[in-house]
Amino acid sequence: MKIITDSLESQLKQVSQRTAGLTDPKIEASVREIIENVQAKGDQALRDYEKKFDNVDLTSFRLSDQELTDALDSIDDDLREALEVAKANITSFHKKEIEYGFVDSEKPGVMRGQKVISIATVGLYVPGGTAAYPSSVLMNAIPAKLAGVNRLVMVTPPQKDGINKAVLAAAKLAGVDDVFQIGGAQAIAALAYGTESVPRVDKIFGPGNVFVATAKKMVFGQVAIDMIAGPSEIGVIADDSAKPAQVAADLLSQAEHDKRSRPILVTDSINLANAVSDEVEKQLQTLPREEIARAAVEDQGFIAVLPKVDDMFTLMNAIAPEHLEIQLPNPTDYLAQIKNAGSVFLGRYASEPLGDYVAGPNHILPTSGTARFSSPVGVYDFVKRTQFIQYTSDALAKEADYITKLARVEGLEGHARAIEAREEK
Ligand SMILES: NC(=O)c1ccc[n+]([C@@H]2O[C@H](COP(=O)([O-])OP(=O)(O)OC[C@H]3O[C@@H](n4cnc5c(N)ncnc54)[C@H](O)[C@@H]3O)[C@@H](O)[C@H]2O)c1
Ligand SMILES: N[C@H](CO)Cc1c[nH]c[nH+]1
Ligand SMILES: [Zn+2]
Repeated sequence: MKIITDSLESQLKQVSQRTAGLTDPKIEASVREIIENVQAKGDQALRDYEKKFDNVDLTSFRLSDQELTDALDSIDDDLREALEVAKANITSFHKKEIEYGFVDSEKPGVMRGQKVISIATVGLYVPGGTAAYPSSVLMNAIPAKLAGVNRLVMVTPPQKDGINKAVLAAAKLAGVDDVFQIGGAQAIAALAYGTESVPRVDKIFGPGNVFVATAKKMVFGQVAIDMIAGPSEIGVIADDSAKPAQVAADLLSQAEHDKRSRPILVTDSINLANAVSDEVEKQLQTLPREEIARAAVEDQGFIAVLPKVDDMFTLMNAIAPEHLEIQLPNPTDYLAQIKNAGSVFLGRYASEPLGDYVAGPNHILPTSGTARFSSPVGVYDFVKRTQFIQYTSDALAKEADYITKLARVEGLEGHARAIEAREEK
């Protein structure tokens, strides 16, 4: 792994030069055409695209409830138990995120408040192929259900030998209402505009390839979207007290997701840097997804050596990694120094995959530096808020002059008159 010993200033400059671009005019043009065709021709366009891109002839898109039940019954007991444990922990964590709104009636004659309303219909994209993660189905569906979403519609590309059973089992366990076998940009268009078979949703969640991500960007406005998820990232801050084999294993756990994943170690110890670099090479040689992980390590990965602890945090905050492990003695002491990270893993035993599967906090997290301004997926993403106001005649009379004053300053006589129409004569 590349070891960088440059000054903090030079490393910060390198961070700010990295960009996470997602624009390819050719892909944009073909995605635009797919969206327009789905809008115009509905189910027929979905059938045509599924034949073209996935080589599957579909007569219907929706899986029956029996097919989901059969999938759940078909998985082995150990997998069922693991999914159940994950579900219980995700549920107990996300219950704490539920918002109830508030009523404020502190001022006489005035009632004001905020009401939290669940989004009615939500779409969930689950990628096809090897990136079909049952754990991600739980991470989206459980907060949606806790938020009170009425209808949760999952879409996933059809597969020649059937859709991944564990994904369908997770969907059933988490209470997904409908599963449609459609993928790519056409699935996103169907969710955004609706077709004869697929209901139009209010918000679309879930990762996917560049066609899916581009389509999500294009339908934003017609519907809401969760985020544009980039490749997985892990940042580790560690000193000499960390075990090189554990640090290397954690870096590789995210490197194996994608050739563009970013494994990063920041340390104050050149000894640890060298030992981790050696360990990464050793462990890569026996990793089944070696090719993917090696590309990520070699192209995106690096080890930064900075002598001061404060500088290590300054650099990591600038990187704003999706996952951040603190492998220093007394790791909780450093929570206050962390400004930008999707999810933080404190101490030796909080290895990143713990959070991917069973700890309970969400594993759908901001990537590509967006932890500077966004948060993990949570119950709050499946709700919206509205406000309410009620005044008595006396309470309005007390503030009427302020309203008419402000209205007339803004040149809005109609506003002022609406208030004056309430004056008791
Ligand atoms: N960030 C995360 O949490 C996370 C998690 C899982 C997966 N992912 C990402 O999801 C992606 C999965 O990609 P995938 O391709 O395996 O599955 P996918 O479901 O995203 O895309 C498959 C679909 O792409 C469409 N498609 C394929 N070629 C096309 C073409 N030439 N023109 C138009 N459409 C075309 C097809 O309709 C196909 O069904 C990966 O990039 C992976 O990194 C990210
Ligand atoms: N680490 C991924 C998010 O970056 C989530 C995941 C799913 N399965 C395993 N890992
Ligand atoms: Zn992972």
